[in-house]
Amino acid sequence: MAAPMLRLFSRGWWFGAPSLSGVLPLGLRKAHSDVRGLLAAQSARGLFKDFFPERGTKIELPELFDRRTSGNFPQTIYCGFDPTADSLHVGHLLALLGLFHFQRAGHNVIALVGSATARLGDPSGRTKEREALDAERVKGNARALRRGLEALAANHQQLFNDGRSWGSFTVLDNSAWYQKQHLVDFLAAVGGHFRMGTLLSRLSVQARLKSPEGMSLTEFFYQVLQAYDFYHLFQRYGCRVQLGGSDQLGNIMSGYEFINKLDNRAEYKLMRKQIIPTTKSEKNVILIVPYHHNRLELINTFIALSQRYLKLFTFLPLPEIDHLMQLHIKEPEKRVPQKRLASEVTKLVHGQDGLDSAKRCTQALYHNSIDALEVMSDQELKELFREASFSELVLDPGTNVLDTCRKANAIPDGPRGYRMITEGGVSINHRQVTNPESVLVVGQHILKNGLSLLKIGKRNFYIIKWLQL
Ligand SMILES: Nc1ncnc2c1ncn2[C@@H]1O[C@H](COP(=O)(O)OP(=O)(O)OP(=O)(O)O)[C@@H](O)[C@H]1O
Ligand SMILES: N[C@@H](Cc1ccc(O)cc1)C(=O)O
Repeated sequence: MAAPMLRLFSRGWWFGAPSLSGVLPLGLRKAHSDVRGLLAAQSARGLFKDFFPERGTKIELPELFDRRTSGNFPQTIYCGFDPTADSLHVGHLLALLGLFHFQRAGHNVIALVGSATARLGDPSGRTKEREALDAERVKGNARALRRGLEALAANHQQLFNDGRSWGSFTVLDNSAWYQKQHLVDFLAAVGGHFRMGTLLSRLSVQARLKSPEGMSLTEFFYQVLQAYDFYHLFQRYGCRVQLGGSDQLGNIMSGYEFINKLDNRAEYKLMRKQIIPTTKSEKNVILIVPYHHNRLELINTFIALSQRYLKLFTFLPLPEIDHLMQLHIKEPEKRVPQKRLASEVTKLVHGQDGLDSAKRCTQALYHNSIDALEVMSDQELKELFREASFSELVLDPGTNVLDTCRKANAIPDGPRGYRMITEGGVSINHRQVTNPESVLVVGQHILKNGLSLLKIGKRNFYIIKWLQL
C-alpha cells in the first residue's frame, strides 16, 4: 500500500482568506487539537495551501506532528535552495519562514543548499534552459547562501524566541553526498527505480519538451537528484517532509515515489506554493542576503506590500495582526501595520542593528532629521542615498557653498550654477543655502561625523566626506 504523504501548498495572496475546512484534508479535521493547532495555524496564516498526496494515506499527517504520539515527535523537515545566485530573495524567505514555523513547534529543520543540483539547473517553472554555472561560481554562491541562511536562523533564534523549546536548524549541502558518488555506481543503483514514463509525465518536463528549445539530458536528470536528496535525508536524518513552492511538485513526487520503492515506511511531504509572482522575475527580485543588499529597499518594499503579508512574513499572533488592522482602519495615514511588517522582516533579515540602521535611514530620508544624519556611518549614508555620488574633499580654509557645490560636481560651471544656489535650489544638511559666498561652518554645514549632505533640486543627493578636518 502506498505510504502516506502530504502536500501543503501555501495559498496565493490573491485567493482570499483561507478557510480551514476548505484547505485541510479530511484527516486533519479528525485530528486532536494540538496537532490541528500547528498545521491549522500555519494554514490560517496562508502559509500552506495544499497537501500531497491528498488521499490513500496509512497514517494521517497530523499524527506526524503530534508531540503526544510516541515515536513521531519531533519530525525532520527540509527545503532545498539552489545557489544559482549569491543572494537569498523574498521567495526564499517565505520558504524559510515555513521551516521556522516547524522549528518553533519543536521539529528539526534542514535548509539544504543545492550545490550539486545548481550545476544541473532545475527546469521546473522555467521556459528556457538556464545558463550553465561553473563549479567555482556555484561554490561562491553556495558560500553566500549558507551565510545568508545561517544569519537569518541566528536572528530568528535571538530575536523571535517565544520561550518554547525549539527544534534544531541545520544547513547541509548536497555536494557532500554527490562528491563521493561514482556516476556508474549511482546509475546502476538508482536509475532502475525511476520509470521513464513517469519522469516524462511531469508538468515541468512536458512544458519544456513542447518548447522550441526542448530539454537537455542534464535538466531532465535534475528531478532524479532532488529525489535522491530526499531519500538521503530520509535515511540519514529521518526526514519525512519536504517543503517547496508549487513549482516543486513534480520533483517532490519523484522523491516520494523513489523513497516508497526503496523503503515502504510511511512517507509524508509538505508543499508550499509560490505566493509572490514577481519574485521569479529577475528585475523584481529583492535581495536579502545581509551583506550586500540595501536595507532601505527592503523596508520600503514591505511598507508597500499588502497587510496580508503580516501573516506570511511575521510570527505575530493573529489577534495582534487583527488589532493592527483595527488601528489601520481608524488612522490609515499612520500606516501602522505596514511599518510593523517592515520592521519585523528587517529584524529577521538584518537583526536588531540592521533594524536600527534602517530606522535611522528612514528618519534621515523622510523626516529630514539632522540628528539621524549625524549619527549615520559613511556606509549607512551610502546605502541611504544609493543614487548619490560620494566625494572626498579637502576642507581648505574659507571654503564656501559655491566651492563645495562645484568641487562635488553638483552644479554646472558659470552663472547657471551660481543662480541655482541663489534661487533656492540647493540645501546642505536639509537646510536651504541661498548665499553662494557663505563660508562652511562646522556643526552646521559640516556634521559632527565629518559629512555634508548636499541636495540639488528635489532628489539629487551628493555626500561629501571632508578630509583633514
Ligand atoms: N516567489 C516564491 N514564492 C514562494 N516560494 C518560492 C518563491 N521563489 C522560490 N520559492 C521556493 O523557494 C525554494 C528555493 O527556490 P530556488 O532556490 O530554486 O529559487 P528560485 O527562485 O526558484 O530560483 P532559481 O530557480 O532561479 O534557482 C523552492 O522551494 C522554491 O519553490
Ligand atoms: N529544486 C529546488 C531546490 C532544491 C534542490 C535540492 C533539493 O533536494 C530540494 C530542492 C528549486 O529549484 O527550487
